[in-house]
Amino acid sequence: MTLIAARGLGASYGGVVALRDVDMQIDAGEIVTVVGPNGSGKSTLVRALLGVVRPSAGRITRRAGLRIGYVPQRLAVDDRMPLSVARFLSLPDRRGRGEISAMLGRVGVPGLEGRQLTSLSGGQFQRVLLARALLADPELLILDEATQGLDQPGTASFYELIEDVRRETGAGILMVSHDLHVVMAASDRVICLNGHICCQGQPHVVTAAPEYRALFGLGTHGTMALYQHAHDHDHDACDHSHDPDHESGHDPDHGHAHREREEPAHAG
Ligand SMILES: Nc1ncnc2c1ncn2[C@@H]1O[C@H](COP(=O)(O)OP(=O)(O)OP(=O)(O)O)[C@@H](O)[C@H]1O
Repeated sequence: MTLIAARGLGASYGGVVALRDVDMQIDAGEIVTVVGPNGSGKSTLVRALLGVVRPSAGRITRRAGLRIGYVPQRLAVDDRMPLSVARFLSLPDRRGRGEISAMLGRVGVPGLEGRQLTSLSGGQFQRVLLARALLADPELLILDEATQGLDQPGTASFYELIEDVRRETGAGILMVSHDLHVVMAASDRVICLNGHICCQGQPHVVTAAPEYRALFGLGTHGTMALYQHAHDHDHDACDHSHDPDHESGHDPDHGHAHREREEPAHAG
């Protein structure tokens, strides 16, 4: 079941084109991750899906009544303003103590209710943000670089938590991330963005794509270790053409792409 879809999506800020011709969708129960260099339009895509940025072209369709939970990259909290975790989790919708305690336990930070938001560690804070998003019982959970600032174990356990959420709720999950090797392990599908969609598909297909390698190089050992050269995957997921008519994936001409992926020697 498709939760949200973008077709021919474009977005601009004044004269700056941030996104063009983006086709993508997220289905219930899948984890999709957007990767791309700085300024490649990842946050713009998220904001467009959330309805905060108006598309300059194309359209976004959401399932009727879709409940979206959002975990931002960061949240500026004024440290002169006292705000407890419990109070924060009751904004904007009032939540009962029991519900709040249960949710904090679920995201792995039980007992933080009375703590000041500004006193939390980075990892605790991100989990509280996740708790807040989950309290809305989302069908689609969107996380924009939610593990920024977390150490490696913190990042890994955060992603494990996301996987649990998907399993327990069946929600669709869209993540933006720079943690390439974790992304590759944790995602069902990866969208590689650079103003437009360079390629998308299963992680091992995307990591083998020349467009991905051109953007991220070959030195991401964790990522490349996950590259499996096998013919068990769907070759139609990646666009290897720079023909602007075909830059959003699903290029019907796969002969060229197939050859390139069949030669892992190119990986060096
Ligand atoms: N509010 C804004 N006003 C003007 N230009 C903007 C605005 N927000 C983003 N941009 C521009 O749009 C482009 C895409 O930015 P965006 O933040 O979506 O990229 P990103 O991939 O999320 O980057 P990063 O990885 O650095 O967070 C960039 O060229 C950026 O400078």
